[in-house]
Amino acid sequence: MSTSKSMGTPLHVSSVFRPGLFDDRVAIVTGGATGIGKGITKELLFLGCTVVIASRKADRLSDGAKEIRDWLANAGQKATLHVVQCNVRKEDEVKSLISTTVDRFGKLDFLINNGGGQFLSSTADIRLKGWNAVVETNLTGTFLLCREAYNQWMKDHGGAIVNMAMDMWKGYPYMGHSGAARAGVVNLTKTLGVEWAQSNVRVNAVAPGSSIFSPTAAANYGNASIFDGAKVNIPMKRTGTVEEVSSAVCFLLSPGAAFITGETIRIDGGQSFYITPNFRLPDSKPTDMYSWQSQFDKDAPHGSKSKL
Ligand SMILES: CCCCCCCCC/C=C/C(=O)SCCNC(=O)CCNC(=O)[C@H](O)C(C)(C)COP(=O)(O)OP(=O)(O)OC[C@H]1O[C@@H](n2cnc3c(N)ncnc32)[C@H](O)[C@@H]1OP(=O)(O)O
Ligand SMILES: NC(=O)C1=CN([C@@H]2O[C@H](COP(=O)(O)OP(=O)(O)OC[C@H]3O[C@@H](n4cnc5c(N)ncnc54)[C@H](OP(=O)(O)O)[C@@H]3O)[C@@H](O)[C@H]2O)C=CC1
Repeated sequence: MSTSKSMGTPLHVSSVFRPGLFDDRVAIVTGGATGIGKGITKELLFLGCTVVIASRKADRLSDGAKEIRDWLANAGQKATLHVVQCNVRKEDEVKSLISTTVDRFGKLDFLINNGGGQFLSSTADIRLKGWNAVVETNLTGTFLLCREAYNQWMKDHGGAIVNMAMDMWKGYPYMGHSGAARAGVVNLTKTLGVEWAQSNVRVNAVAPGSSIFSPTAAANYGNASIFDGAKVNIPMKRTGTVEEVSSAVCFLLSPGAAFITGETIRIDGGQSFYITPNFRLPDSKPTDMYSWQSQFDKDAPHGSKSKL
């Protein structure tokens, strides 16, 4: 479906899902004012959902909310979009985000733990403060939000949660902190999928490749072309779009995924099945090879080489 403004550039508004799919539903999207989270927020709103976006920076939230409302108005729809400032690393702020949402909208059907990130660094150079900042943002924040959404609402009413992982399946050079945290998220997703199934709460995750461009994501690395650099490692030979992440999230939230829980969907053009993301080792001599002979020669006292 597409609509156009009476004046100016036509705006294409679309979803592969049916209009009204999420009517009367209420969702929280962390990091919902930028990048992937903004894409998810737009699609949820377009499908009739009420959405609360939450992150640290008030200016980002208000700018993002204005853009999203204008975008939806151009599609002829009114957005029920609410903004809450919340740092997912702060337990009291997370508790308050969930209670505010339930108080204001009377329920909480969906939680999308999208907010997060990291900085690039060799693991040897990461200071404890930086390690803790990344693990608290991506793993502990996800835990806190899941726990509060469950205890305050979903335990008694059901719901669906989607967490955010990354392409850390083979380890992630220069992202050791985030790779470890996201691997934790994937494991937590499986555990919660099992523990909360009896409450009719489904918990799944998406794992985008190192490839989803947005101006905010690129700015974090000071290099707008950093995502283009990933193409060589992607069998589909292109970067991904925020819409490609959003449609997977909407599917996981939808009744069509009613029998799916604990799962992580990769959205990476095959990258994770190919080679290690965005990282080439420098040329170096081959490492020492092990054989019984070489080991014996190495361990033997000088002058007593074996003749096996
Ligand atoms: C190979 C090619 C692959 C190419 C890879 C290409 C992309 C791969 C795919 C992934 C893409 C994405 O995730 S895109 C999403 C990008 N968006 C984001 O990352 C946004 C959110 N990120 C952040 O806010 C930050 O990165 C994060 C560290 C998590 C939180 O920052 P805060 O300032 O709030 O944290 P604080 O509590 O103040 O602590 C900050 C400490 O972290 C450390 N720190 C922070 N930035 C640092 C930096 N640039 N370099 C070193 N250290 C840093 C320092 O120790 C800081 O302490 P001091 O020393 O005291 O200052
Ligand atoms: N782009 C990509 O290729 C990939 C992205 N991802 C992950 O997807 C998610 C979205 O990233 P993307 O949209 O690309 O990048 P962005 O930088 O645009 O989004 C990150 C969002 O997270 C929010 N955020 C960061 N820290 C916190 C916090 N402590 N509390 C609350 N909100 C926070 C930010 O808002 P604010 O600054 O206002 O707090 C921002 O809206 C992130 O978790 C990212 O790591 C994973 C794999 C690949």
